Amino acid sequence: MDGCLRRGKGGGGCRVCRASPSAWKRERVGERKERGSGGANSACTAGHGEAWLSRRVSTDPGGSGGFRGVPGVAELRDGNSRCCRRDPARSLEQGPEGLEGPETPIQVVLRVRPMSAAELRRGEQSALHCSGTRTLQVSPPGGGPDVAFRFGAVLDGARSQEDVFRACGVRRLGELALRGFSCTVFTFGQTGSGKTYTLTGPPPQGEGVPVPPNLAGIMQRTFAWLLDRVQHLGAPVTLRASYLEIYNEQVRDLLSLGSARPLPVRWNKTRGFYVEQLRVVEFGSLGALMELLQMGLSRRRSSAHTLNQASSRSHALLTLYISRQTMPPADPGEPPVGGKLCFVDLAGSEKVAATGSRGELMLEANSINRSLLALGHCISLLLDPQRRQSHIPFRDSKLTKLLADSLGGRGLTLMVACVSPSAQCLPETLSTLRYASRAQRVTTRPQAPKSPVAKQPPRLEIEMLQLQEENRCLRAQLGQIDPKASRLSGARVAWAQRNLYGMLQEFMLENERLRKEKSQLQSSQARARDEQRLLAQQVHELERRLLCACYGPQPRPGPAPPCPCVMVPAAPCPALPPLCCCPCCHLCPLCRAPLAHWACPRRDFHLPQVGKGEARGWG
Ligand SMILES: Nc1ncnc2c1ncn2[C@@H]1O[C@H](COP(=O)(O)OP(=O)(O)OP(=O)(O)O)[C@@H](O)[C@H]1O
Repeated sequence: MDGCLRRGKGGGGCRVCRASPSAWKRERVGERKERGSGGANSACTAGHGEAWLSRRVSTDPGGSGGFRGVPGVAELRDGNSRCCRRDPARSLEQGPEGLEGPETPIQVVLRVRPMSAAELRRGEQSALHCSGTRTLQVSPPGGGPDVAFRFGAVLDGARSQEDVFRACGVRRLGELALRGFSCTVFTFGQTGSGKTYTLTGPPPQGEGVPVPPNLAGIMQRTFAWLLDRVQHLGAPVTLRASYLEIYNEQVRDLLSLGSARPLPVRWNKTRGFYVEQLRVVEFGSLGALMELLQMGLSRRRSSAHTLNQASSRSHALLTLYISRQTMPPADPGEPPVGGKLCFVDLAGSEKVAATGSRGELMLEANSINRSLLALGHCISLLLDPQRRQSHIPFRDSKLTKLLADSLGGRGLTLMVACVSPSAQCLPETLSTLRYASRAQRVTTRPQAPKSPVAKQPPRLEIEMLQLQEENRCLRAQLGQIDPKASRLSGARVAWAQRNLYGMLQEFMLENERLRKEKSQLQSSQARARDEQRLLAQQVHELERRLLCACYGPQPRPGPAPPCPCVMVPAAPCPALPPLCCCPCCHLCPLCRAPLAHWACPRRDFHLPQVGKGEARGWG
């Protein structure tokens, strides 16, 4: 149960989650029953933000509230806020189609690194005390009241990398990514506070020297878990990765084959913000993915300054794209489920005076601070329900553009805030803690991509199947005529398979074109047949007239010449024009045999007469 001090004035609901006072009351009664003690502060049950406490008051008696699993440090409970009425992970059990995108807060884990050797040498004191597993107490060095902050988990300097990995619940995020969700893990904090250490372990001790397994960070541990999980899924999964950095407000590809040049960030309706021409590499093994990580880490900009010998000078984003074919596929043409798992190592905020940065280092620091300010501004605005509906200035920096979906969109986000325990760093530490407190009140609406097939009305589905079948036949016919055309359409199909909507559109266009072509062919064929028929009639008529003119009725002296009516091939009766009614037209001009057997429309009627009459003497 969290202590929320964000009650609206005049006894209204919680300003963040709008829980009513009666809801608080009910919860507090439940809380008291559960804990067997008087609750601390008025609680809205949502865990909203820091609590300012007197030295005597602690809000977290047991320290086991939101965790389970590891003794002392347990895994982050999914959807531990009342803002999230439906746990997305639970909803996922029903399949991604059932999701409506419940409001889910950004999860925040706080990690306090141990005192560094330099801090200890300088005799600096710690100003931070972990109270239980979710509360951090800050004791200002000059006295004054303690300040307490509550987060999803608080991990002190004694916690191992494995403890951090478990407490962050990254495996859960991995599961969600496998089911099509877009998940982000990002580290945040002052320079030298341990962000890179938390994500990727300590810097390598030399070229090609791997990080010892016990010091491997969240990223390596997630990679190992994911590759193992994928092997046991029993469904085909395609894994790809991209790795970029934002250095001095320019996006650079850390996996580019040549030298990294600035890449543009674009926006479209379906993808939101994305980096154009970013190299996305397919990988099939843990080794291959680790190589990609090492490649990116070695190319990322870092420099030494007073507070950190290997300070990252850029924000780095490594994204894993997971395409999983559901088994069995609901539809033969069903596209794979596409989830994302993104790791963001933000550059640390720094006071130039404290780090002693000059020249290029100072320019870098200014750029880093500006983008972090833009990020903080967006987070603050996202907390305001009215502003949230209207305009959030994500376009203010490349960082906010690329984190837009993780912060205010359809993704699930985990923030690991890192701080130094030293009292010398207290102003920056307090700023990080407030920043993180605000962030955990930001909510997103996680949503897995829905299969386009399932969303279509059945009539359209049937139509699409019919079109597919028709198209297949037409393409086969066309392929027989023009092999070039069939190759072309093969390439088109490869493109279309990536997207069902695209495919449908493609099919319809091609179908329309083929149908037009077919009907054009049919009508020109019909025209040719008509012409042919007309010509045949004319020829026949001319022949008949010619015969009449040449061989008018004559007496038969001697043996008769071969009769033309025998030599002229008989045309099919219905094709001939009606005979004229003059008597010569009914008889062969030479032998006077009736012409009905080859020219009369009522041929059958006349045939018996032909057989019986003069026709006998033709030969
Ligand atoms: N939990 C830890 N245990 C031991 N050493 C740590 C821990 N966290 C950080 N360090 C050490 O502290 C130093 C600074 O850490 P790191 O480089 O990760 O800080 P950072 O926040 O990423 O800084 P920057 O923003 O400047 O890149 C490193 O030498 C690192 O090995």
